[in-house]
Amino acid sequence: MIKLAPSILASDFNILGEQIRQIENAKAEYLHIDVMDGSFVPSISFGMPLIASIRKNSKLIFDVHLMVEEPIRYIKDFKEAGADIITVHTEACTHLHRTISLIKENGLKAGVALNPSTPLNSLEYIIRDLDMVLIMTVNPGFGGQSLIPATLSKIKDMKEMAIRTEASIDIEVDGGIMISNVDQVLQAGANVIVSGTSVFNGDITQNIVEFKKKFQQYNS
Ligand SMILES: O=C(CO)[C@@H](O)[C@H](O)COP(=O)(O)O
Repeated sequence: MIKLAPSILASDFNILGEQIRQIENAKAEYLHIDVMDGSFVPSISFGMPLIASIRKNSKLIFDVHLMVEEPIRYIKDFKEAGADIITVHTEACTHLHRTISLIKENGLKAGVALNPSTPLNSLEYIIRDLDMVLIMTVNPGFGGQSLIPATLSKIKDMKEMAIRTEASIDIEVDGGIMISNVDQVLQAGANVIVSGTSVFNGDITQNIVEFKKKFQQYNS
């Protein structure tokens, strides 16, 4: 099943609670939460206190994307704040296997994200331990960028790798995804679609309806 993960990086923080309610009512599957540390990526976004606060009023699956150096230091904190899925960057982890093991020991689903230039073979020995791989379709750090076309063949290669290794994983894609290009990532093999700008700009409910219409043919 194809899942939509609206990224709150593009939300209006002044009315964040209300916008999350709209997302929940429109039946998006995940809430994508981008945590940025100002070191692994240039920007700083938000952290555990915000997640703990929105957790109180939402039953959505919290899909937390840590753009943070050595995220192993914070896994327990993000679990306590309310994360359901934690995705870490392979480029940010000295000990990726240990980091993934810690996420799983905390009872959470574990994902690994790859920057656009990072090859898939960095996953070869860990793929069977993962619930999700996040293929970044832009360089992480900012919303509102354009999808990098070369990442489409990477998604295809990722799908082939998952089949070859018999790994039962979700393939999430993130960055520059909108109604007009979502078919391309779905055809390439993605099944979890992150979108910020294209969900939050304009009518959130209607935007989610449009994404879901696109998903229908891939769900049947
Ligand atoms: O992780 C990131 C950016 O680093 C993304 O989650 C963006 O927030 C997606 O936003 P759009 O490209 O859809 O505006």
